[in-house]
Parts: sequence; C-alpha cells; structure tokens
Amino acid sequence: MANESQNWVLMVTAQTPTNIAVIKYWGKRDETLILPVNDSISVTLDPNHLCTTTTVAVSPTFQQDRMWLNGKEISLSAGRFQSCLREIRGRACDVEDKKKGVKITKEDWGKLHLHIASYNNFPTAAGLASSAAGFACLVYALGKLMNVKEDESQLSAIARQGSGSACRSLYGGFVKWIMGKEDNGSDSLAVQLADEKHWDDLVIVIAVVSSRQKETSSTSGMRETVETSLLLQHRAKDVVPKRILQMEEIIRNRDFASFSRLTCADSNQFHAVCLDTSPPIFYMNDTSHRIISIVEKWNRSEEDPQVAYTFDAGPNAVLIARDRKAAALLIQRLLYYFPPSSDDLDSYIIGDKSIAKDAGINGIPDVEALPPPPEIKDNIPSQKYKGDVSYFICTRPGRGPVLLSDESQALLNGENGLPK
Ligand SMILES: Nc1ncnc2c1ncn2[C@@H]1O[C@H](COP(=O)(O)OP(=O)(O)OP(=O)(O)O)[C@@H](O)[C@H]1O
Ligand SMILES: C[C@@](O)(CCOP(=O)(O)OP(=O)(O)O)CC(=O)O
Repeated sequence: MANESQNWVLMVTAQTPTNIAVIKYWGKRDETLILPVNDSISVTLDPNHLCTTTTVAVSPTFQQDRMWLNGKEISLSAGRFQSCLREIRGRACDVEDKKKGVKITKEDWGKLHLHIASYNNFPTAAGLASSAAGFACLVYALGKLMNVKEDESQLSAIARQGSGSACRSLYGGFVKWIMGKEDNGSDSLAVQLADEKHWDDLVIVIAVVSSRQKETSSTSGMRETVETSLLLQHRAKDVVPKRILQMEEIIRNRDFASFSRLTCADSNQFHAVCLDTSPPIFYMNDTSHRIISIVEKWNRSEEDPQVAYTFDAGPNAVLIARDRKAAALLIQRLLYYFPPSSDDLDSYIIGDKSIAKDAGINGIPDVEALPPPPEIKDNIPSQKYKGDVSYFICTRPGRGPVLLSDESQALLNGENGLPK
C-alpha cells in the first residue's frame, strides 16, 4: 500500500434488483456451495420499485469486517457471507485512486477490512426475495470496489454462494440459472436470456399478503423437501428440463398464453412439492388460494389467458399481466375482492401508480363503485375480503445492477466509513 496518509476511505455504492422465478429453484445437491437440483428461470423486477442499495468501503483504519442491514449491525460470521467475502477477495486486483493518493495492490486486499451497509426498500425475509437482491448487490459492489475483472456470469457464481436465487439478480430481463455439473460449482451460474426491453408489455402486480417473517425459511424448507419428497425427484429429473426448454422458447416468441400456463403450472408444482415434504410445508394461505381462483376464473372466461400467477416461499402473489390493459382489469378485480381496510389508497397501491389510474381508480369511491367482474355474474353474491391484502406493488420487468456514482446516495460516511 503506497499511500500518502492512512486516513483514507474508498467506497462504492450499487443498486441491485430482486427477481421472481417462473421456473422454480427448489432443492440443493450441495448445501455449502449452493448447487441446485435443477435449472431455473426468472424475471428481474424493476429496481425503481424493489431493490437493494449497498455501499462497501475499505480503509486501513477499519479493525474488522462489519455490516449494517437496514440500519442495524448484523454479524458476518454466517458461512454464506464468509463464502462471498472469501471468493471475491480471491479475485481482487490492483486499485489506484489518484485523487485520493491511494494505491492498493492485489495482495493488500487480504489484510484490509471492509464496512458494508445495505438497505432494502421493501420488507426483508418476507418472501419478497430480499436475500436475492441483497447478496447480488453485495457481490456486485465488492467486485467494483476491488476491481474484479470477472463478468456478471462469473460474479453470479459467487452471489449464488450467498443465496441461490441471488445469482439470477446479476442481470436484468429474463435470466436462467444453469445448474451445472461440476462438483466445485464453477459451471453453476446465471446467463441472461433476454434483456428487459425484449418483452416490455408485461406488467407485474405483487399482492403483499403478509409482510411478517415466514415460519419455514427457503433454506430449511428445501432441505426437508430433498430429504423426504419423491415428487421433487420426478420434478427435477423429468419435469423441469423440458419446462426450461419450453420457457426459453416462450420467452423468445413472447407467447403470453403459453407463458401464463407454464408459469402457473410450475408455481403450483413447487407448492405441491412443499406439500409432499414430510412434515408438509404450507407457504400459501387462504388469500393466496383466493387470488389463484380469481385469476383462473378470469383466464378461463377469456379466449387467451390475461394474467400469470406465481408464488415463492410465502403467501404473496406475483401476478404478471400480458399488457397494461390486462393489468388495469386485474387491478379492478383485485380491488373489488380485496378493498383496503383504511381510506389511505395511496399507500395501498404503491410502485407504478399509473396502472391504477388506467383502471379508473383515483380514490376510495372508485373502489366502492367497482362492479363484480363479469365472469362471476351467475354466482353472485360474491364475498369481499377487506384487509386480507396488506398492499399491492405495481411494477414491471427491470434492469440489472448499476453503480450509483453520486456520493450523496452512499449509505456510509465518506470520512469515517460508518453508517450515515
Ligand atoms: N440487503 C441485504 N444484504 C445482504 N444480505 C441480505 C440483505 N437482505 C437480506 N439479506 C439476507 O437474507 C436473509 C433473508 O432471506 P430469506 O430467504 O429468509 O428471505 P427473503 O429472501 O426475503 O425471502 P425469499 O427468499 O423466500 O423470497 C436475511 O436474514 C439476510 O441474511
Ligand atoms: C421459492 C424460491 O424463491 C426459492 C428461493 O430460495 P433461496 O434462494 O432464498 O434459498 P437459498 O439458496 O437457500 O438461500 C424459488 C426461486 O427463487 O427460484
């Protein structure tokens, strides 16, 4: 380290999206390296609405590696953090900041400590893939700070060791996680299938059914599934390989009808696999099931499906509409069945609020005036479920990680490397 003073702090801030799988990852063949039993495919969500921001800093004054998540200091001792830190340090290169008079050699990185601050703009550990955006952002930001030369795909194999689904957050658009064959995991990485502009008609509405922390984490849930479910073996060996090829073609052709059928079928099979686990795991609840029925009824009443649904390891519904028109009709249906429990419509529909405007929803009276959807006209009276959805997030497919160069967006103080 050839430096004029010992008081410098070098920092990088990055922003990374979350993703939602349309062909699910569930089950590991190696727990430590996080190697899956099948390929998976996801859509990256627009970071304007759901994202992680992470600042990483290095300074000779730091005494140990430290991390703050959403403002609270957390331990970095977990194997997942240690794997990511070790792997990225192993690839660090020389860094020079002429303005600050700082020179760090490849070898120095092993001796220097890091400070990391991260913030999720959505609930953590609530089934909204915070671990995916979080580990992808950590690895991406550290890669930039340490001048790592590897491309996004190689970085994805490091993020994978933090949380499997994180590897798919290194790219925007549609992303495939290739399970790989090697025992050391070197070929288990993400590749981009299409960028976010390829299919930009799609609109995504997330019904946040519960933002409480879930009972069974994905990690322990999938461990129990691997140990006990015969259905998982059939899924991984016979079902998913074919579905991956089908989904790749569907995405290439922007074939929404097939996309909807396959996405719903794969979500349902993932939850069937959870039920086939001993003891069974229930991630969806009555509200989730009600949302499935609403979408199924509507799709069946139309010539072509209008919406796809998919649920991760929690009760929240991720609904993908074929275009803005379908999204507006979807919002009308959702608000008809799940009106807000308070008068605060503004915090009930967040993200891209223009979708609600398209649906003619500008205030509570518009919600109250919504007629029952035509597909249920023979089955009236239909029940309403006020308060069963916490809020809706309107979003769309989005871009991959970016650097935030404006220092005012950094989460650490540039003078002392502590949280702002
Ligand atoms: N911004 C972040 N940076 C680093 N790690 C994070 C970040 N956010 C979350 N994590 C890690 O991920 C854990 C939460 O992961 P978990 O899988 O339980 O929930 P989730 O990712 O929100 O839900 P799911 O994976 O089921 O969609 C946190 O306890 C923390 O260890
Ligand atoms: C249901 C899923 O969201 C499971 C995600 O599991 P995680 O990636 O959170 O699990 P770990 O690898 O143990 O950290 C499906 C998916 O994202 O493909």
